[in-house]
Amino acid sequence: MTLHKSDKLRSLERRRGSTPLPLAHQRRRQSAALQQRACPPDGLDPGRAAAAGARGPSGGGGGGGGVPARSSAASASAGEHRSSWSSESADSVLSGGSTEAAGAVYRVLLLGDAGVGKSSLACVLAGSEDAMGSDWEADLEDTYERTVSVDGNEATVVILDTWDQDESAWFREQSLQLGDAFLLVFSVTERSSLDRAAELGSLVRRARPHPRTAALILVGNKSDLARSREVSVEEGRAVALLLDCKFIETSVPLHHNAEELLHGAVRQVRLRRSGRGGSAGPAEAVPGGARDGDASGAAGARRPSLGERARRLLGRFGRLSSVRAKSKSCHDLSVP
Ligand SMILES: Nc1nc2c(ncn2[C@@H]2O[C@H](COP(=O)(O)OP(=O)(O)OP(=O)(O)O)[C@@H](O)[C@H]2O)c(=O)[nH]1
Repeated sequence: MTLHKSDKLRSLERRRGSTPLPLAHQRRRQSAALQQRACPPDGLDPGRAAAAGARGPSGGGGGGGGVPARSSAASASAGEHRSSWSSESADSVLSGGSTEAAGAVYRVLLLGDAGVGKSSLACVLAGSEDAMGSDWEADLEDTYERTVSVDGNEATVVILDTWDQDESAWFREQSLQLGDAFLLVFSVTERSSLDRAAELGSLVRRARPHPRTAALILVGNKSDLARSREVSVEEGRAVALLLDCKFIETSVPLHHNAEELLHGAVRQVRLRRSGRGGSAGPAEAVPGGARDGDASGAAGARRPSLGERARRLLGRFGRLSSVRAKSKSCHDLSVP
């Protein structure tokens, strides 16, 4: 059976390369692409349609992107669809040895509060030398593609800066199904943005309950602004610990850790596709339950945000070596 790929994926086939290539200027176009994938061709199982989309240009790799058919009624089963085809893909990856097919596609979605530097970071991750230069805003796009070599294997990374809190719930839900890796970006100069990143992390965990299907990396941006810093490295680590995810600090003007982040995201997705990463179950993934840290969560008494809990954790256990040792591994984006 011939699978109908979305316009966007067809576009990716034509436009592979190592320079940042704009794929979409308007969110509406993306929304249309998402819609198309949400309505697979007649007779095609939605999970398979998503898997087909996820295999992308090379037909290899899989395991990651693709959007299972989704409506409010379908959303309950979407997680099952996703984990079933994801593990299938992971098997096929394993059957080829420890490496994926050349050019496997990795969709990396940036999430975070307004103004934390998502667009600037996306631009740098896409390979721009001049993010924040005199004319950098004119070059900003919301989707980039870049081909990089990570540990000797080629990876096609699609960087999506499409998150918009004001978009419809449907669009946001689709976006959360789209990513293979999620960068939870906050600004180290704004404490509230850490809380927001933690909330978004919880949102991803709820949308993608099995940690094997989505890699999360907490990103403390603007690390160059030392004098305005409100969030310490330790606080970032503690939140990452609670979210069971990786943590890294970046600076756009200094290009600090940009390549490490991009390569780390690929490695984290590869670990999941090979069945070695994200081993924690859904309940483990967000300590205390998936609703923790979600401001829109349970009615009734307000639960402390993950940021607040991280600060308490630091206060109580900051000096304990086990916590320190665990939080140290948050920094290593090449291990599970
Ligand atoms: N000093 C410093 N400034 C940064 C850094 N990253 C981004 N900025 C600046 O922060 C401001 C906001 O950056 P954006 O990239 O527009 O942030 P955003 O998260 O995409 O914002 P929204 O589009 O509103 O969601 C801009 O003025 C950037 O120049 C950084 O690492 N260091």
